[in-house]
Amino acid sequence: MALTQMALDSLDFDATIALAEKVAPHVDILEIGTPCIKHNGIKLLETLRAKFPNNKILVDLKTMDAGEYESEPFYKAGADIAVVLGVSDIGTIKGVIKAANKYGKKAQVDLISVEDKVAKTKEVVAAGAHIIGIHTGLDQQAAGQTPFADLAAIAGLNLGVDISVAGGVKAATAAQVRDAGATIIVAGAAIYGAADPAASAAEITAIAHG
Ligand SMILES: O=C([C@H](O)CO)[C@H](O)[C@H](O)COP(=O)(O)O
Repeated sequence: MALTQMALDSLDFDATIALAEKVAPHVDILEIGTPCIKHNGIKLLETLRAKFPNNKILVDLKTMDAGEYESEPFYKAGADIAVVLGVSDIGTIKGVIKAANKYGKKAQVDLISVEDKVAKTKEVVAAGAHIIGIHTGLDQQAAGQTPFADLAAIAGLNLGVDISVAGGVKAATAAQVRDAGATIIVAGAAIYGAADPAASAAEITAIAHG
């Protein structure tokens, strides 16, 4: 059993709301992707929070510095999860964890471009990170990379922490990701690029929850 997260990666405010309206009933978590949150800002989070009280919301801030200062306003505005980069300083990561704990929310550490992902995972879990994000970014996907080997390495640590997996996951690979130990399955393009995003989201969630 894993939760599903849909990545909203459009830059357009109204198109993002319209897509969220279609998929929200069919996923557990709505993600405001990095380009989207940079383009639209906290107002988009406030709007989604008001419209979708039944979904958790993740803001993919990919914070690199000023962890507590940058993330706290988003937790305060209703984000359930904020993302900090694993390549950032441990002080930055601890700052996001501190802000999350202040609001009873969660901090996710994204391992994108981290060289030693096992060592980083142990370090940030010891620091109190709630979710480890195994993430093959869009540019890395374009170069042919996938998240599967990293998932096996991190799940094999058995640290009892949530593991989120993103990077081109689709219905055909969702069961593999779930069975390999992901507790959160992220899908962006597989849903927003589908002819029927609601049906695609429902299909992936049925597999994740299975
Ligand atoms: O986080 C993402 C990307 O790096 C842009 O910030 C995506 O939202 C994430 O990779 C999920 O999207 P897909 O890979 O298209 O499933």
